[in-house]
Amino acid sequence: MALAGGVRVRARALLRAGAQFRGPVLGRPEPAAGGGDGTRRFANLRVLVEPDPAAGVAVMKLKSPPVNSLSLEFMTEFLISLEKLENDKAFRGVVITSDCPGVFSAGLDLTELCGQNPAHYAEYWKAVQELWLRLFLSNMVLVAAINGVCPAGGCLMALTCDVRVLADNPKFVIGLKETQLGIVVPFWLKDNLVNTIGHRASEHALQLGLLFPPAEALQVGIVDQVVPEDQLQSTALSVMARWMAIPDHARHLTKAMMRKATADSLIKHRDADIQNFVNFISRDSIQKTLQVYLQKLKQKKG
Ligand SMILES: CC/C=C\C/C=C\C/C=C\CCC/C=C/C(=O)SCCNC(=O)CCNC(=O)[C@H](O)C(C)(C)COP(=O)(O)OP(=O)(O)OC[C@H]1O[C@@H](n2cnc3c(N)ncnc32)[C@H](O)[C@@H]1OP(=O)(O)O
Repeated sequence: MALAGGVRVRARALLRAGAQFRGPVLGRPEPAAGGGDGTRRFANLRVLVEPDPAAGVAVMKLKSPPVNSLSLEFMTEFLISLEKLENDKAFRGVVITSDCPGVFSAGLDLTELCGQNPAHYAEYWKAVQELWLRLFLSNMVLVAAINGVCPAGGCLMALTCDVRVLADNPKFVIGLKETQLGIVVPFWLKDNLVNTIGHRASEHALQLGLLFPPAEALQVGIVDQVVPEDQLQSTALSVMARWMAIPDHARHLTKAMMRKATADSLIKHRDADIQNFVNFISRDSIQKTLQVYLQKLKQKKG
């Protein structure tokens, strides 16, 4: 699946601003520091990719401090890195994890949603849809190694993966807390959750805006495994090895068959979904709520 129009334009703009990339120009992997070990580690500003071509696996580390919020730049860079791996036949699986201590992702970047114009909100929401679609429909095996708090849009990313492994730390909660913020999740994210934990559990989780700590997350099925923090990466890689043992063609056709209807319902109503979002987020009352919420987040430290 290729990048959608707006996201592609932004990706090109990012690529044109090549100086921003600390690593090599995308598409031209460089040897890892120290070199000569056959690995092809690459990075843009906000995503670090550690490839292991011999295993057919790459680890993508989200590193957009402080909280890996889903800014337009972050989503664009993430999708560029993902596409690069998808276009390289050496890679069949990706482990997604965080490089920001204690936070997998804080979800939507609230500064993108505050005090901007409708065209910006439309572009932003299109990028969120694109992120979800690209991950949800990826041919590769995706394993989320969740090493931090994972609310809302962070949970959106994790839910697209084939497997979720959560580090056992009571602070590392996961879920869709949107109703607690006075907002409603989009229908496609609701469908993704229903496919994962079932209808009844989703009703409770969504209406109450539940954030599940590890034991409850495992019990409800929003994660597949909970492991000690120091075993997260090794567990994710061994889960991956099990999935990699399945012939790719059969596995990804099966994945597509299982996910097609859910993805299609967004693809068919993409523009209406964007319009809905723009109308909602542009309301004065929502803008006020957002400003108060952001202010509270900032004051937390003081
Ligand atoms: C109120 C929302 C209203 C409207 C949204 C509108 C429409 C959306 C409709 C549907 C979408 C559904 C799908 C997804 C929804 C979302 O993702 S909404 C975002 C929900 N996320 C959150 O509510 C998380 C908020 N953050 C936190 O709870 C905490 O930051 C944390 C637990 C993730 C981490 O805690 P700490 O490590 O203690 O870090 P700090 O709280 O000190 O934060 C550091 C720094 O980062 C800023 N920040 C935190 N989260 C965000 C964010 N989501 N976007 C932008 N910026 C964020 C925070 O303000 C601090 O900034 P500074 O003070 O350092 O400047």
